[in-house]
Amino acid sequence: MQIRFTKMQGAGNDFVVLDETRERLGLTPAQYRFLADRHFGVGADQILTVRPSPAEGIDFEYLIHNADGGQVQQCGNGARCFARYVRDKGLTAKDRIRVQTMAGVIAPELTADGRVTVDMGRPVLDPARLPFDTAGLVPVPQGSVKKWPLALDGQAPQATVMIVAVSMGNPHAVQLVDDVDSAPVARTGPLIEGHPRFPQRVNAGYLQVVGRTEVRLRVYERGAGETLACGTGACAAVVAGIGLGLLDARVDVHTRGGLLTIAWAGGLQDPVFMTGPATTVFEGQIDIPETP
Ligand SMILES: N[C@@H](CCC[C@H](N)C(=O)O)C(=O)O
Repeated sequence: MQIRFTKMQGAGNDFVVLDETRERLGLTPAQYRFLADRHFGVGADQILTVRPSPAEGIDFEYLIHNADGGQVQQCGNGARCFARYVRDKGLTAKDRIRVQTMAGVIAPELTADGRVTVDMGRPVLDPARLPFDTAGLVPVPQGSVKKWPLALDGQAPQATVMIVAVSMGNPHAVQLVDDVDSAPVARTGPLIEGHPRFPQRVNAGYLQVVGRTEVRLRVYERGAGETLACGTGACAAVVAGIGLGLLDARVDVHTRGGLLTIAWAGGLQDPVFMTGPATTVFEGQIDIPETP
């Protein structure tokens, strides 16, 4: 089967975007994996699929598949690229759209400076909702959040890490580190991602606080490995940092792929806003084997 695609990136988190507004492509998990493969396919951290409005008051439906072929609830950098895509393709004339995801409705808005701001909805700090199994764990309260000890299969000093569990629709385990450059992301990222206390796996964030309005962040993503940036990871990290009492309400997040700005008023009823770039890289068509 031959399909058309658009390659996009937001702060270096890269995507293959597919248009299913007219007809369904019916791709299998193996075919999503093929598209994401950097050697045999197009190459991407996630595949984003654009579908027509599923309900009144909603403009589009947005599907997200990780590079491993699994479908997931939310993708922040993808949401910005999604908004840029539907405008550039003439699928809408609106600057602000409402998009249905597996995790709820989000609202991206194209801004005059060429960036995109997304209302990512409310964060959730209840571990059960990630889900995160805390049975038998003793948390350490700090500010308005709890740090949870997570035992890893490794040697000291990294045998146990303290994490803040945050859902932005998708699950995040955020830990504070002194220096993101020397953080053991490649070693502990997979251990946290697949930790048995996270039955649906988890995205592992490594947060370095530079000042009250500036942080550095690396994220080992569920289903994709370390990416150059993770939008929901940036939201979760700032929610954790504000909850811990370390950050102000508007924070610049420096990732390896670029700058994201996150704003959160600090209440569990308050939505998190993310602002950042969204860029088209190239367009193409590719033959997808029936059984890659
Ligand atoms: N890159 C994303 C997150 C994509 C999904 C994530 N890997 C998960 O499995 O939850 C972002 O920008 O938020």
